[in-house]
Amino acid sequence: MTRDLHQTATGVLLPWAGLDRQHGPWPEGVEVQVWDGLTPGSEPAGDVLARVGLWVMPYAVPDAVNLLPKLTGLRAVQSLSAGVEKLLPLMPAGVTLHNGRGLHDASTAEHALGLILAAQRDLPQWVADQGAGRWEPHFTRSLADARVTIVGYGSIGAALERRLLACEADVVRVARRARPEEGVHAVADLPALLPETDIVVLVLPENPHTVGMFGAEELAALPDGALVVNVGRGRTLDTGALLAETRSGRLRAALDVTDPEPLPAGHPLRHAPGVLLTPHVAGGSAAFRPRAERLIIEQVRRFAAGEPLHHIFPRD
Ligand SMILES: NC(=O)c1ccc[n+]([C@@H]2O[C@H](COP(=O)([O-])OP(=O)(O)OC[C@H]3O[C@@H](n4cnc5c(N)ncnc54)[C@H](O)[C@@H]3O)[C@@H](O)[C@H]2O)c1
Ligand SMILES: O=C(O)[C@H](O)COP(=O)(O)O
Repeated sequence: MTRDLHQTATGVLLPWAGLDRQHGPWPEGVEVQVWDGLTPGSEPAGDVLARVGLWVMPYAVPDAVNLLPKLTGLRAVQSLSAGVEKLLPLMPAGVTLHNGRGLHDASTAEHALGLILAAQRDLPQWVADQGAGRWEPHFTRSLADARVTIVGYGSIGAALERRLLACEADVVRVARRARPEEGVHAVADLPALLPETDIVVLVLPENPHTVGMFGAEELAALPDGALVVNVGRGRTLDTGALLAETRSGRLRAALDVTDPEPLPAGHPLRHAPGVLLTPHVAGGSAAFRPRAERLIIEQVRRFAAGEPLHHIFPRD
């Protein structure tokens, strides 16, 4: 049940100043305060914090959660991250959590496409050759006509699909539940789908059902030479099982997220053959800020009007 304070806490705490100058005045009756979460001692006074009903958390500032106990009138928290598995258990009773669904779609999909193209067209090899002064052309794999199975076909998966189709790939959609009218398969169909898959892209959230979901059995079902991409959460893919498959040279991988994260220096994944790594950067690009600002403006408007906020988490 959500807190019903009859709009007593009408304050809004935002991570950035100046949004009203760019996007027009705030709705009447809303008290807007700013806290970037970065400057020690810069938080508003206790009485001001107690009047905050909606908190838009600073992005990628993990310690910011320490403010929660001071927000005694809180009704809703807006995170600017899509993956909010660490925040969910910290929500006080009656406070709704809203995630940054959609904010990272273009950036993450673009990055996944970049990883796939790099792996299919041997870009790491060409860069190494350039450095070593080699000029040794060979034919590569392609994305065109490859079968790409997106596991966790949601907001980011759909954005990725649009990009893959432009590259003439053949896309297969997999989500938690089948939606036959939309051509979406259920996870239970994976055993039948994986042997026909050239590239599997994991875009799964981390939750009790998805941790370790893609393990030795799923990897073994992929054909020789298949590419495993992960841009969702590292713990959904079994690192040990993946290492066994890449060490043998049977599978390749391109990972933006890993388990553990960050990967310690000397971790075997760092130097595994056929593994391309990026340090959890898929969602972070110039595409993020303007989208986040538009979401904040809309959520504040809804909050002031007493309308439900977008992107409640979990969705069902
Ligand atoms: N690498 C990055 O920088 C980066 C950036 C943004 C998001 N992410 C991660 O990507 C995740 C997905 O984001 P989104 O906005 O597309 O989410 P979304 O909610 O729109 O889609 C998630 C999909 O996963 C599926 N799913 C959920 N539980 C499942 C289960 N048990 N089995 C099978 N499928 C299941 C859902 O059916 C849905 O299709 C986020 O939760 C976040 O962790 C990573
Ligand atoms: O989930 C996300 O939006 C991205 O992974 C970035 O969020 P994070 O900073 O929480 O990892």
